[in-house]
Amino acid sequence: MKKSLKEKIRLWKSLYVNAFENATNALPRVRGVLLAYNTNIDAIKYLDKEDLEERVEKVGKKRVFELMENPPEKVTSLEELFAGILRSIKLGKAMEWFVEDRGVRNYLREWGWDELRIGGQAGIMANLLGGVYRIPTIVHVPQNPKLQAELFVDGPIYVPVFEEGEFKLVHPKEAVKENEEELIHYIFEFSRGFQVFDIVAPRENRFIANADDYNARVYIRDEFKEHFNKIVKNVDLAIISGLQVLKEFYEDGTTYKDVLNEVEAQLDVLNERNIKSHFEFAYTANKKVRETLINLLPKFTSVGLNEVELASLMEIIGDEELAREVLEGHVFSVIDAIHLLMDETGIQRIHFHTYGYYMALTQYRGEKVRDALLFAALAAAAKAMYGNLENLSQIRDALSVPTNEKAFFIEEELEKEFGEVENGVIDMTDRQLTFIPTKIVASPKSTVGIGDTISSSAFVSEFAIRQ
Ligand SMILES: Nc1ncnc2c1ncn2[C@@H]1O[C@H](COP(=O)(O)OP(=O)(O)O)[C@@H](O)[C@H]1O
Ligand SMILES: [Mg+2]
Repeated sequence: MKKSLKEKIRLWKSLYVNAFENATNALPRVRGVLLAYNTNIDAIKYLDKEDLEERVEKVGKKRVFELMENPPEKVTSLEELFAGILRSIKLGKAMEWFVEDRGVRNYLREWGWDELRIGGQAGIMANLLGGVYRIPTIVHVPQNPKLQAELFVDGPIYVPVFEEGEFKLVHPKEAVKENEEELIHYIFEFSRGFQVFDIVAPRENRFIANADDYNARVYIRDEFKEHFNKIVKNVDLAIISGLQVLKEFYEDGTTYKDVLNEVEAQLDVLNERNIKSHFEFAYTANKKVRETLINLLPKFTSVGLNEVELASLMEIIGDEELAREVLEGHVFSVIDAIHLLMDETGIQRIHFHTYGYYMALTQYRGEKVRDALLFAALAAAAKAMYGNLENLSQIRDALSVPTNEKAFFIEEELEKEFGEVENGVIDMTDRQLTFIPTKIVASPKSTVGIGDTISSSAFVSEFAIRQ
């Protein structure tokens, strides 16, 4: 019998409460998680109209406006830096350009920031898993300067150190390397309606000036190459991210394949040791790299992605039409796409997240898959609400954020198509499809790192919950 809206709200509310209990009780069972590879410094600046206009005038408004219309997509001069910022504002679009020029880097360093935060998917997840969930976490830091080390919160967060042949795990703050580089991503945030000259932002977003040579090439520290076996000895789980930046060729003659061979060797070590691994996708511009990443998925246990990323994979293993439908948000196309991705790769778990709902397709069954997704949705809502997560009670607070009612209609469509949907769980004989409506925060404090929060929370809690 069809449930009323009120009944649905009540049902999901109780499922959410239960999931929070189950997940938080289970998290202490995880012995350790490895996070690799990208960690950097995010320097956030909230743009100020007067300051920005003055700086643009100073470098030459005319040239900046010309470049704004003919975007160079990278920064080799101050004119290009400001062209990027203004273009992002004008389109209300998130953009990221690499800063090649030393002089511009110095200028950015002097211009400064309002806030520093740990950045990079591995870095962000370390502060969440180690700092908030209190799970022992080993994180890869391409460089470990003081400015970055201090952005890791206190807690069981470790980097491996090898001294005189001895292996130790210490907090990044205890392993600072004074001579290593500060890998800074300058994030210029603007709100909807932000005005500079005659340009008005149609929506809030950010422009990123990336001054980080290491993560751009997925630099892997020597310790991580030479002693990987020792490093992973105490972990049950691993989350890999940061491969999206790979390019086909580098100026020194190396290619993305050199990096991916190294990653593959590490995945082999993880698999030998039965360590479950998750790959967090991010939009990968280069099609060859994207294709090679798909070929690497069979070595992972799990993958996390959003609608843009899933569509970009369908351009390769599906077709243009399916890719377009996924982008347009057709739920049955999303389901077809994740089935296809599982057929092609054999991967055991696919976690799809989009605004308003998540779905997981798994080659195993259990309500823990749903509970993990629900816990992840609470973490995401808390992250949106507070910007920065410090403790579990903030995640508990997210229980009072309303559940997205629009997703109830999607759930009804699934019921029509598949028959029984048992509290979000659909038995597909050889696979389980799990669907949950998420919690949406109406005016988020920040949207940076929500995707990483979702995927890592779900992956880690699912494997922690026993059934
Ligand atoms: N206001 C919000 N409240 C709750 N969840 C949100 C909100 N805005 C975005 N999200 C979630 O964050 C996810 C962003 O993940 P993703 O697209 O992978 O971006 P990123 O990895 O850059 O954080 C969306 O799929 C959506 O589920
Ligand atoms: Mg993401």
